[in-house]
Amino acid sequence: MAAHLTESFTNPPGYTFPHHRLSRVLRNPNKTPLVLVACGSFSPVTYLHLRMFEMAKDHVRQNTDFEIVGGYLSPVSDMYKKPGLLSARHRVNMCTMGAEDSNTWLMVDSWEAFQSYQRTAIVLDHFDYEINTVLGGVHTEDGEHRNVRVMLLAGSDLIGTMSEPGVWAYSDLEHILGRYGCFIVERAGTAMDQATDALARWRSNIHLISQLIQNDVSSTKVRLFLRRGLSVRYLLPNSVVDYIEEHGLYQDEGANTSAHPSPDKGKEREREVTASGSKKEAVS
Ligand SMILES: Nc1ncnc2c1ncn2[C@@H]1O[C@H](COP(=O)(O)OP(=O)(O)OP(=O)(O)O)[C@@H](O)[C@H]1O
Ligand SMILES: NC(=O)c1ccc[n+]([C@@H]2O[C@H](COP(=O)(O)O)[C@@H](O)[C@H]2O)c1
Repeated sequence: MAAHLTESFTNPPGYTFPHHRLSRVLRNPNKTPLVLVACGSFSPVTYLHLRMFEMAKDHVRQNTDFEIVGGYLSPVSDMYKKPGLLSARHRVNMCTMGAEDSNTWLMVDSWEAFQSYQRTAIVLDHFDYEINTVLGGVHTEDGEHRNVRVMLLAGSDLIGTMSEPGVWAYSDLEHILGRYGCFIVERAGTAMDQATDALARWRSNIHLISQLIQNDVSSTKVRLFLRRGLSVRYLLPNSVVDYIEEHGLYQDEGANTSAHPSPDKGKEREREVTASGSKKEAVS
C-alpha cells in the first residue's frame, strides 16, 4: 500500500484518539475489519448523519466481505469557514451527544475539528495511523493480527463535488478512492450515476448505497427552521435539540459561527458548490 501523505500528524493540545467503542476482536476471521469515517460540518448533526452509518452497516453485511469494527464522525475545522458553521466546540459536543446517546458503535474524533483545516486525504491517513500504527490494528479470536481498512462514508453530493474542478486535488482523490475507498449514500437531488461516472477508474473501491426510505433532512434546513422559530424535534436526537435550546444556537444567520472568516480552500469550495446549485437548499 502507498505511504501516508504526511509522516507526522500534529495533534491539538490535550488530544487523545477515542477508541472506547472500537471492537478489537474480529468475529469472522474470513472478513476484513473496517472502520467508517464520515467527514463533514455536522452543524448540527442530524438523524440522517447517524442513519448513514446504519445504512452502511446493513449494506456492508449484505454485500461485502468487510466486518465493521467501528464508526467515526469527524467534524471539520472552524477554518473551513463554511456559512452556518458553528464553532467546533459546539459541533463536537452535539456530535458526541447524538452519537453516544443513540448507539453502541459510533465515536466522535475531534482531531480535525480543533486545529487548522485538514484535507480529507490527511484525515483518513490520521485514522489509519491511529488505528493501525498506534493501536496495532485488531486481532481474530485466535489471536491473529489484522490491519483495519479505513474508508470514507459520505453522501452522494460530496462524491459529486469530486468531479467538480478545483475542489479536490487529483492526488488526493487517488489517495482517498484508490488507497482507502468509500461508501456513498444516495442523496435526493444528486444523481448517483452522474456523481460516480467521472470517478470510474476507482469504481471497485466505491460502494453505492441506495436510501430505501428517503430522508432529505439537511443541516441547512435545520438551521433555517431554528432561525424561524420552528421545531426541529425528531429531526435530530433529543439531547442535541435540548443543547441547541439551552445555548440559544442558530438564532441568527451568521451568529454563533466560527469567527474571523478568511479566504481559504473550504470557502472557495463552498462558493463553487453553491454556484453549481448542488448544495444550497431552500425552505419555502
Ligand atoms: N440527506 C442526506 N442524504 C445523504 N447524505 C447526506 C445527507 N445529509 C448529509 N449527508 C452527508 O453527510 C455528510 C456530512 O455532511 P454535512 O455535515 O456537510 O451535512 P449537510 O446536512 O449536507 O450540511 P449543510 O446542510 O450544512 O451543507 C456528507 O457526506 C453529506 O453528503
Ligand atoms: N479537498 C478536500 O479534501 C475536500 C474538498 C471538499 C470537501 N472536503 C470535506 O468534505 C466534508 C464535507 O464538506 P461539506 O460540508 O462542505 O459538504 C468536509 O469534511 C470537508 O473537509 C474535503
